[in-house]
Amino acid sequence: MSEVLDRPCAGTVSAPVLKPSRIEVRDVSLRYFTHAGETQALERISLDVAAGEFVSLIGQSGCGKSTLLSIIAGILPASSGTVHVDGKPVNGPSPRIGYMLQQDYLYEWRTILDNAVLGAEIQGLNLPRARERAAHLLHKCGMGDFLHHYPRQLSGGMRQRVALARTLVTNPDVVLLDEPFSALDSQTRLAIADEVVEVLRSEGKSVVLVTHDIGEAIAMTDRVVVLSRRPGRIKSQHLMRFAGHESSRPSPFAVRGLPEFNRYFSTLWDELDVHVEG
Ligand SMILES: Nc1ncnc2c1ncn2[C@@H]1O[C@H](COP(=O)(O)OP(=O)(O)OP(=O)(O)O)[C@@H](O)[C@H]1O
Repeated sequence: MSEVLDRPCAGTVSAPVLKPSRIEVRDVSLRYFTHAGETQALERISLDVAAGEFVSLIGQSGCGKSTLLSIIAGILPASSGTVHVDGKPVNGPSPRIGYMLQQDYLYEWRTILDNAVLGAEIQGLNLPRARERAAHLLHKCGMGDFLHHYPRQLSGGMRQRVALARTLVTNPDVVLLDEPFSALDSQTRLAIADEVVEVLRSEGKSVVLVTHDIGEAIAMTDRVVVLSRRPGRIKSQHLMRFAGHESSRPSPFAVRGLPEFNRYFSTLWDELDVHVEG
């Protein structure tokens, strides 16, 4: 297994630290073939994510963020290149990898607890133990009072909390989040970001978050990876470091009040090179 060299970048000045790598993406390219022709979505992406590290992927619409996440998830085979998790090749969906999307895909006829346990049920895990873990996760996600409610009785933010518990019920080492909050209003987004980060950090997960929201990337993750326009290549990577918070990371909400937040925001905005048509 290779290692992630946590080297200073984007103006940070810490000494390099070697951390074991959990996700290893090597030279991944992807071409879509449709009746309309060929689309080179990704070109030679290499990326490492350490155990317990939170990484975000940002880039302009259509640059291949979701494509890359689907390849890491084992849902979409790369045209070339490899993905390994904990040294084992990813050749298809795996219980080691949890995947959470913008839509919660809760079953309306199942209770919250029955929804949260679904992944474990599909994988044929020990059901009483899975129900215990699902209930524990739902409590952690602030949904302890709603175990026997139905999805229609919940707000959008509550539904996403249930979706998170369902993603974690099989105890994956890697959690992939594809714009999980984009359907929520901005206040709920801020509140849920704190809770989600706390749950995922306490569970020691390695996380890759796809988002369009630069602030969310800075606030929630340790490293922001910027993809170029299509075909997506890694344009730059930025470690999020906050003076006076070297030993433990402040909550996403607190990060937004720190002086570095605005600095990182303007660096990343420039990197994205967004042109608004006028
Ligand atoms: N199933 C598919 N068949 C053909 N082309 C596809 C398919 N899925 C995505 N693409 C194309 O591949 C490119 C990358 O798409 P992808 O959805 O990964 O980008 P993205 O960065 O996640 O976009 P967004 O930010 O808008 O969600 C786009 O040009 C898209 O049109």
